[in-house]
Amino acid sequence: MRVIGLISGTSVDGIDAALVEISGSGFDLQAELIKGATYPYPAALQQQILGVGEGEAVSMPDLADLDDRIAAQFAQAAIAIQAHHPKADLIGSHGQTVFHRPPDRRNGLQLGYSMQLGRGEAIAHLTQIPTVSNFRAADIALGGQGAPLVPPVDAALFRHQTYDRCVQNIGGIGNLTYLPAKDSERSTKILGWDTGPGNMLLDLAVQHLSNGEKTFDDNGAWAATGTPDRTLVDHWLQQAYFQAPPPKSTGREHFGQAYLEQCLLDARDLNAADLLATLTDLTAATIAHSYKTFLPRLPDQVLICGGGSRNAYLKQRIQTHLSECTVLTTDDVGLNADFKEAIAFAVLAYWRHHHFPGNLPEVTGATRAVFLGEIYHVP
Ligand SMILES: Nc1ncnc2c1ncn2[C@@H]1O[C@H](COP(=O)(O)OP(=O)(O)OP(=O)(O)O)[C@@H](O)[C@H]1O
Ligand SMILES: CC(=O)N[C@H]1[C@@H]2OC[C@@H](O2)[C@@H](O)[C@@H]1O[C@H](C)C(=O)O
Repeated sequence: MRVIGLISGTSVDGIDAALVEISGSGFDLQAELIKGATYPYPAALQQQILGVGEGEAVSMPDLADLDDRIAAQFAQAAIAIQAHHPKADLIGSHGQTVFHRPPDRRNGLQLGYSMQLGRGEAIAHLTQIPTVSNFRAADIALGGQGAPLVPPVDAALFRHQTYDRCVQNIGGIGNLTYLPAKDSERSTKILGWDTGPGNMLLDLAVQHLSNGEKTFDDNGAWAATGTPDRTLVDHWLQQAYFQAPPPKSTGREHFGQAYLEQCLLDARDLNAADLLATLTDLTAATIAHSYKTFLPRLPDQVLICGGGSRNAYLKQRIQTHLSECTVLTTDDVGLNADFKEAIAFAVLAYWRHHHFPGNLPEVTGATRAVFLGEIYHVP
C-alpha cells in the first residue's frame, strides 16, 4: 500500500512529507521510503504558528482560518510528494502541534489536551485521498499522554536481534524509544518518553544571539567554538521535568521562549559561544540523564534521528555523556534520519486502516491499546 506520511514538528521548520510503500501487518512490516521532502511554511504562517505555540491569544475565527491554512499547506505537500508517482492510497497526517498539556492528576486534570492543526477532512477534500489525522486524541481519552506515538513504529523498524537499542529523536523536543534486543533474556519491555528540549532552545538562542540573522546552529559549528558550563548544566538537570519518572511528554509550553529567558539570566556571565555550547550540552545531558535514571540498563547502540542528527557538536556531546554506548544515526542502519517521523505517521495510518492499535500503553500511560486517528474518506 502506498501511504503518504506528513508532519510538522515542534521546530515549525516546515512540513516533512514521506511517500512510503508499506506491506506486512502489525509489527511485522516493511516500510520503504520512495521519496522524502520538506516543504517550508511561508514565513508569515510560520511566525503565526510560533506565536500561537508560545501562548499568544487568538480569536476563534482566526483559529479556524489558521487551521485551514495549515491544512492547505499539508495538502499541497501531499500533492507535491506524489507528483510523477501513482496516486497514493492513504495519507497519515500528524498536523501541527500548537498546544500540548499532558494529564496532571495531582492538580485535578484527569485528561491531557493536545491540539494539532490542519484538519484531516480538509486534507482529504483537497487531495482526494483518504486521510487519517488527530492521532493523539484516542490515547489521551484513555488517560494517556498522547505522546510520544512513534515508539511502536520504532519497534517495528529498528528492533535488533542481539543489540539493545535506543532510537533518539532530536527535533524541537527530544524523545527516545528503548528497544531491548529480541533475544534478551532480561526485560523485553519497550519504553519511551520525551527527554526534554531537543533543538528548540538552540534555535531560539541562535536567533537571539544573531539578531535574527540565523535560525539554527548549522552542524553545531558556533557551539563547537565554545565550552559548556558543566556547573550550570548540572544545576538545570535538577529541574522537575528531568527528575520526573515517565510517562512524560512536553513541548514549547515548557521549553520555549520563557524557558530560554530564564537560561539567559542564569548564564548571563557566559559569552555567546559558551552559552550555545552550554545549551547544546544541556540537550545531550538530559538525554544521558534520562537513560541512566529511567532505563533498566544502557543500550548498546543509540540511533539518532531528526534535525539534531545533523549537528555534529551535539552528537559528540551525547557520545561524551554516553561513553558506554555507540552513538550512530538511523541513516547508519538504513533509515533516513530526516524523514523517520513522517514515515512513522504513514505507518500509523496504515495500522489504523488495518485496525491495528497504534499506541503503547506502557509508553503513554493510557489504560489500554487503542486505534489511533480518525479516518476521513474522500468527500
Ligand atoms: N544541519 C543542521 N545542523 C544543526 N541543526 C540542524 C541541522 N538541520 C536541522 N537542524 C535542527 O533540526 C531542527 C529541525 O528538526 P526536526 O525537523 O527533526 O524537528 P521537528 O520535527 O520540528 O521537531 P519534533 O520532533 O520535536 O516534533 C531545526 O530547527 C534545527 O535546529
Ligand atoms: C505533542 C507533540 O506534538 N509532541 C511531539 C514533540 O516532538 C517530539 C516529541 O515532542 C514527541 O513527543 C512528539 O512527536 C513525535 C512525533 C511522537 O509523538 O512520537
